[in-house]
Amino acid sequence: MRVFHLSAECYPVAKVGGLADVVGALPKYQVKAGINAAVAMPFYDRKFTHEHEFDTVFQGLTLLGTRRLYFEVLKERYDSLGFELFLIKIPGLIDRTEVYCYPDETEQFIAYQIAFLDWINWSGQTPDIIHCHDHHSGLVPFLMQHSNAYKRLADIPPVFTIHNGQYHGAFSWNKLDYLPDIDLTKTGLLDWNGGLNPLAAAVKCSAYYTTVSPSYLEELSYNSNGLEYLFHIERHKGIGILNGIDTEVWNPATDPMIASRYSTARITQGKQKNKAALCARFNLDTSLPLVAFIGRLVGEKGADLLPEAFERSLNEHAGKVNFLMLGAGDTTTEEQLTALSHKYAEHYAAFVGYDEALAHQVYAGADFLLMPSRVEPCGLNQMYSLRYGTLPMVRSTGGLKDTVTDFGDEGGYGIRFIHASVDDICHSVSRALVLYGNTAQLQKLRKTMMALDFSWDRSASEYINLYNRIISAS
Ligand SMILES: Nc1ncnc2c1ncn2[C@@H]1O[C@H](COP(=O)(O)OP(=O)(O)O[C@H]2O[C@H](CO)[C@@H](O)[C@H](O)[C@H]2O)[C@@H](O)[C@H]1O
Repeated sequence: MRVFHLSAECYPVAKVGGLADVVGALPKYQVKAGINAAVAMPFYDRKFTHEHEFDTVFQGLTLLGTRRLYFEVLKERYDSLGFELFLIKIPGLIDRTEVYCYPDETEQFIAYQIAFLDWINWSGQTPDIIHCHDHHSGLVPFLMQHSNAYKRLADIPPVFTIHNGQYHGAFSWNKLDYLPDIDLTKTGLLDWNGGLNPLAAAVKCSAYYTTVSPSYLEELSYNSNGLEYLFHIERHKGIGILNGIDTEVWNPATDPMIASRYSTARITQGKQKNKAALCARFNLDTSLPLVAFIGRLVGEKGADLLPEAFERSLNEHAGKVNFLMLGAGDTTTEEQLTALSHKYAEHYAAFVGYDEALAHQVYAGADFLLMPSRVEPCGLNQMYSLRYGTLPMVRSTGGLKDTVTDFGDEGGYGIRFIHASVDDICHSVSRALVLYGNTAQLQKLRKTMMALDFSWDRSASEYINLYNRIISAS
């Protein structure tokens, strides 16, 4: 079975967040399961592209409205990621360093999708499934079915996975002419709330859509940034498949990015050594419990709650707790979190920016990982933290609810709280500190956490079952 994954991100080629982790791992596990899975993503001018060799497998000319675009499809020569990787390069439009946030982002992602379809169409390929991830490839199902330019591809079933329903990629109808030769009687499929909405279009045009956890599937009907009614009426097409984690990349026993490697057998010494290295770097006292946060500093992650919650906890438990923050995003939150590090230098540190290796070191060295998310479609951080024996403190929502149980409940291993609020965060910090004082219980919980299995094997086969179901129905 030939499957193409379309995504704006893929680890380690280009990563902004969890989308990259999933698209870097799922195809690899699918290949291991006997599926001929490949990734086709935009080209970025990044370390990965400089350090790897590529062959040009296709060159074409296409149109974006009246603008003529030359494009190339590059294939990574040695399939070093464990699957075939194709990069769509459009000089002057898709060949830049950043993944998001350019003023012509709409043009970039539409051109990426058109160039991909042109390539598949003109090169005579007929994949069995085209698996689109988030709105950046959300127009592909519509274009395959309702553009005269891609009639040959009309029977290829699309699968659409929602990693984040808050972002839709919506744009104005005056850009409709970017879409090549479409059936104008079908434009209702593109519409939502007066705009052209790629996320909505993908949901409408796919036989099935998936969400990255079962709980998030339910939540979209009441929290999806304006698409609630759509998800309500299309609920019967939705399937929740919990993400896995790449247990080769995220393995404390082999992780080359951490100070000391460890398995369950030497968890106490292993974590202690990693904590010592981390605390030394940030001038924190190793003997105190270390609560960390890693993530994008946005409202979805509850990041705006952190400055007050950290400050209140630092005062409430003066000299008894350390906090470490790794993240970037909203500038006000960044400034507030940086200001705290001057005021509470002995017990709090912030690294504003993105640092993959440091993230690994924090999962390994912290005692607790805080995730006060308002919205969390799945969340990978809590699964990484469990794998590294670091107790997750999570708001009970979306995938966090599906993966973390409270240690106060029978067989539980994390800390859960109900509200994305400063009060609930501070209360769970207090609970964490009491638990930290009970060394035997913490040790037991760490062993339980590290023994949990969140690997991709199970989820990858759920996707394959879905592909088979779609193919046999089509
Ligand atoms: N400053 C920083 N430095 C280094 N590493 C950093 C970092 N900030 C974040 N990261 C890393 O980025 C990833 C974040 O993944 P998440 O799944 O938690 O969130 P994200 O919201 O990006 O993904 C969306 O898609 C994924 C995948 O489906 C869903 O799990 C999730 O709920 C959804 O919001 C982790 O690998 C984390 O370590």
